[in-house]
Amino acid sequence: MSRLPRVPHTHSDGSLEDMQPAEPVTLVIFGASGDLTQRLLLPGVATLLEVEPFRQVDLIGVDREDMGQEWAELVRSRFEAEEVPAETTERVVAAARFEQVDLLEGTQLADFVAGLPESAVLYFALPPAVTQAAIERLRGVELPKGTRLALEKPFGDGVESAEELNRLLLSLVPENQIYRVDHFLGAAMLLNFIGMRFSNRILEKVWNAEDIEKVEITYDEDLALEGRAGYYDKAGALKDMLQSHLLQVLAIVAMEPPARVDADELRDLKAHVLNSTYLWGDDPAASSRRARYTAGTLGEREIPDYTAEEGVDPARNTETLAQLTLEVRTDRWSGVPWVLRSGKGLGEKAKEVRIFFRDVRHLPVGLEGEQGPDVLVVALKPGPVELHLTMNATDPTRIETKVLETTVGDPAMLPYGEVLGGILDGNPLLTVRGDTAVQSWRIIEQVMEVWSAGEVPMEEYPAGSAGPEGWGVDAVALTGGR
Ligand SMILES: O=C1O[C@H](COP(=O)(O)O)[C@@H](O)[C@H](O)[C@H]1O
Repeated sequence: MSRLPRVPHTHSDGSLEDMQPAEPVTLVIFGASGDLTQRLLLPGVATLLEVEPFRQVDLIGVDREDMGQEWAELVRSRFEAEEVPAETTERVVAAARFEQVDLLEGTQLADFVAGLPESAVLYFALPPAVTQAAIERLRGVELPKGTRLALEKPFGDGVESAEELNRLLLSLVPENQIYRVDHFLGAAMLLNFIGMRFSNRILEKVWNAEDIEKVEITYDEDLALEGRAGYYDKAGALKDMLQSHLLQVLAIVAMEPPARVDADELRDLKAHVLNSTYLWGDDPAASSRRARYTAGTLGEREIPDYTAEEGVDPARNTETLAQLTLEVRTDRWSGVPWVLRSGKGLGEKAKEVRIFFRDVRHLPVGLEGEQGPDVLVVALKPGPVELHLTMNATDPTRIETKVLETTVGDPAMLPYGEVLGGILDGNPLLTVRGDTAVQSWRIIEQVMEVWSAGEVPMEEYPAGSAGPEGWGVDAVALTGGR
């Protein structure tokens, strides 16, 4: 497997930083016993250190319950599962320590933070309400110099709360020490896509409304709730996937050409896209659809009706599948529908960006058969980026559809490892800036309102099926746009 390089910072004079081995960093994980830590964070750290063993990371696990030696054992087991060489594993395990702290009790958090070294990363792997309450307790606490804060989604639950959370965070540390984590920005996804698009004149010249008819960004999962009701039943597909990950993907696909690959440049360009993104026809009801899975079979597994899943409160009326049609109102994109869709419990995984090109203006007389659209498909998944380009060819005058396929890159790290690598280096490139988090809520907020008011029906689909009938861009009422 090839090694994914650390992404250098660009100095203000345009020069790139020297890529020296990283400084030792203390990474504090609040929520050490939690699902996120076990399933995603520690495996991410493990793959980061497997690829970049020169890093020195002191892992401090923090939890309300005493984990004692269990923390070091948990770290060891996750490193072993990722096949990190024993020497690196032993070094990290030897440096790992656990602290029992109740973040919301008295001055425990303040006392703990005061004893940390400079530039420690405080990673809040906690439910949003606990993260918010803990951060409020840091108000007025003198944080060691350079302390960095890493937060999981959801970042707030609407424009107002996201703005409020931004203000709170900025009262503690500057924006470049705040990392809003979105693992879809793992370098392989972000950088390979940007590399492909901007290093090929053949693509960049047709990347606009003149040549592109529609774009679909889909993340259909064959997983169901998988015991995550505590979080998911309050979020639902719209907030869990579209507000965060898929809008970030849209921002990357639609962005203007960057002059350089660095955090400020790319984050400015993503902000430009999201500031220009609106619901199709400014109609929250017509531009959105929602559905929920009923009992069905996923592979070998019998899946109950979503409302009968453990921990689900049917009164919340949570959707497990959401679709939005958006318009990016810029000179490049006006008039092109962007359909974002994500759901759980679906029979087939479809995790991709699908870009449909317009038909040629004139098909030479004498060619026979149906001309299909050229479609570029970029897979959205960890591992090498897969590209498929569907094109028309003829044999000799009969039109046939052909698919060109290739893969790009071979990242050795899990997306969480890539994002964490940036955070440990103090490079915010692969995280979300405060203003774009707010814009992402602005884009969906009216949809949340009409859904709460019951103006959009909750459709149903059996788990394991392809979803409700008639979804997709062709089913969207595309009269309008702006
Ligand atoms: O953040 C989340 O992402 C996952 C999908 O990402 P993957 O990399 O695990 O495929 C999604 O299942 C989960 O509900 C969501 O919270």
